[in-house]
Amino acid sequence: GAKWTYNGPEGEHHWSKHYPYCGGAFQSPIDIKSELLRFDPTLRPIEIQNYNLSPNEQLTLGNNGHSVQISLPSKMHISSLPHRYTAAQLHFHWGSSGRPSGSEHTVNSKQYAAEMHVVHFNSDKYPNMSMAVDKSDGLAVLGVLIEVGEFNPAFEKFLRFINGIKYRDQRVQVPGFNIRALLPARLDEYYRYDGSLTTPPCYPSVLWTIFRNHVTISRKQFLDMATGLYSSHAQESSPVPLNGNFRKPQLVDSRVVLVSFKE
Ligand SMILES: NS(=O)(=O)c1c(F)c(F)c(S(=O)(=O)CCO)c(N[C@H]2CCc3ccccc32)c1F
Ligand SMILES: [Zn+2]
Repeated sequence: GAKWTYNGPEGEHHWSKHYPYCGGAFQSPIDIKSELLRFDPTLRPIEIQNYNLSPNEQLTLGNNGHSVQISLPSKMHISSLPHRYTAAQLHFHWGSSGRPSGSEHTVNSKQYAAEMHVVHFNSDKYPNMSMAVDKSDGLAVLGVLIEVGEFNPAFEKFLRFINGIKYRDQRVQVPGFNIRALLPARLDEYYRYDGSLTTPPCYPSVLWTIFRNHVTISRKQFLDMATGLYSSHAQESSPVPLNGNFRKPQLVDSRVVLVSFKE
């Protein structure tokens, strides 16, 4: 599709010119405000399968110009939703060294340093991501809010390779590791709402699960991600830093945000 960016003439306020859904309803991210929340006792703890990958497995770590992503094997899936949602990839959104707040979802207007998304598609109904990506029950994304604080050894499993993907379309193979370790301890406390992809084409096809508890990475780990990457190709004369890759919060309209916890 047409190229898009997070700032400037192809920035988010212009996305809807080429991607009409971006100007539509049910958009993500949102500001998760206390007054929107409704406790739903039917929301079960998230159950994931095969997230603990062996180091003998190779994962592809790549810079796709919009984010750093890790491709995930299709044995990984969410088993606690009405359909099986099979993992496709995970990626991140972050701020910049000058502005260390770059999460997409905010909580009572608090923006976190970064956010991780683990993207899954409904493999009961669709054969792959491409067929699922524009269907209302197509995707389920697990969101993890990230703060700067304690060093996080799980993040180091891929961050130590990040200087191999400085430029757009660069990819490296990294040994598998326990993807569960990237998630917060409690998978039973989360926000749930119907939304969209947060990048073009912005299809309203995502069942969002944002965990209540954040994880931490060290300042150095944050800077590795926020200052080490470019959205331009290696051979381009003027490198374009890749940072601030987050969409602003969108209108909630009449949507309700469900929560799996009481207080
Ligand atoms: N925040 S988000 O979860 O909405 C989201 C992104 F923010 C994002 F950047 C990407 S991407 O693939 O890295 C680049 C643009 O598609 C995807 N990728 C998805 C969308 C389309 C697609 C197709 C195959 C595999 C992954 C994806 C994404 F789902
Ligand atoms: Zn994302």
